[in-house]
Amino acid sequence: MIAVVGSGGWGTALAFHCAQKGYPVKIWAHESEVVTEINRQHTNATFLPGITLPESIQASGSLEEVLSGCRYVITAVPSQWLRSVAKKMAPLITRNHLIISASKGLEVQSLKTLATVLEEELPMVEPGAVIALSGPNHAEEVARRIPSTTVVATPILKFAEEVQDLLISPLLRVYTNPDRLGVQLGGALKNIIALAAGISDGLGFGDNTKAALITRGLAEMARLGAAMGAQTPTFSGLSGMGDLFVTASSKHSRNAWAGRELGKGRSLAEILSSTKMVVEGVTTTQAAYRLAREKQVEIPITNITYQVLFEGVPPLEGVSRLMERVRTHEMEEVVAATYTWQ
Ligand SMILES: NC(=O)C1=CN([C@@H]2O[C@H](COP(=O)(O)OP(=O)(O)OC[C@H]3O[C@@H](n4cnc5c(N)ncnc54)[C@H](O)[C@@H]3O)[C@@H](O)[C@H]2O)C=CC1
Ligand SMILES: O=C(CO)COP(=O)(O)O
Repeated sequence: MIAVVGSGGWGTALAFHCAQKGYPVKIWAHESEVVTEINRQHTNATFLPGITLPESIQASGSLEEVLSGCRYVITAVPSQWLRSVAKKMAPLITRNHLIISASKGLEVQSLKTLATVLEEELPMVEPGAVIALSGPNHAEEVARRIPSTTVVATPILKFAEEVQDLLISPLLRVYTNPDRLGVQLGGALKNIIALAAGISDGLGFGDNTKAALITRGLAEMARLGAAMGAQTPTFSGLSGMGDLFVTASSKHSRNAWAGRELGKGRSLAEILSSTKMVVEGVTTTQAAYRLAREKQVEIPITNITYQVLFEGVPPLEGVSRLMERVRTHEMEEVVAATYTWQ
């Protein structure tokens, strides 16, 4: 039995995937109308339109009902609500549970990663039993059974392999990675760069601009990640570059969409109130902006995105500020290895 906590697009797609693998699946929904729709119509039109779900998926608004009798709990609740939901899960969780954290973001108040939030609220689980799941995975495509890859991350190999075995299928190739922090930061920080890429598209700029944002964006994601203790190579992997590429370039991305709308001149408040879906990059921008100041790391694209989102800087002015920054070298490592010898 697998429990999925959160029935937005991603929780629903993961429930679909697990049910296709033949597991009994229960899913918790925040909205009672979503519970009724999944149980009666086998659809979730608000958060995953166009998909018919296997009838074996049972939805409930009761965490007691959903969590009883399962070893695996997949959490897919938006980042800023995760702690409050985890607090309600706590009395129902034991040392035997494995928690698979599928959300992407940072808790803006504490600046903590979501696996840390879960560990704090669910201290009864074994060390390493909160496993991050992250990768280039639009829910719409996983639920359409389009071949995809993802990463499960925990330093405890036996848990990583157990969850890899649980989720792997001919349509979802699952890799393991011990760098849980790096995998989570890739999944969180790429949303900021996807917002910036969307802004660029909304302003009518082209492929050159987007390639620049993706490449320099990855550099600053890795820089902040390294300062926080993540492994730099993780950012070149599926949960880093892979997810950044898919989010910045996909028609499915809510972050890229929100960026495009900003670039076209709509206000952030207007954009966010026009959707029930979560645009995680907005709060992640706030968190990353503060983290980088604390760690004294340069993250220019994130800083400008912050200014556009929260300080009223017009998107076009934001692009000028990026282009007119003080000139610099592309790669400090290469510079250290070469220019110093001349
Ligand atoms: N949609 C996708 O393709 C993917 C999403 N993710 C991540 O999964 C997480 C969940 O996102 P989605 O499933 O896309 O959600 P969504 O954007 O489809 O739906 C929003 C979700 O927020 C829930 N919600 C609203 N108010 C709430 C509250 N007060 N307490 C608890 N939940 C509340 C709604 O019930 C709904 O499930 C996010 O962190 C997202 O970044 C990760 C991979 C893929
Ligand atoms: O994380 C995702 C794809 O891997 C989903 O991105 P969006 O939240 O921008 O839709």
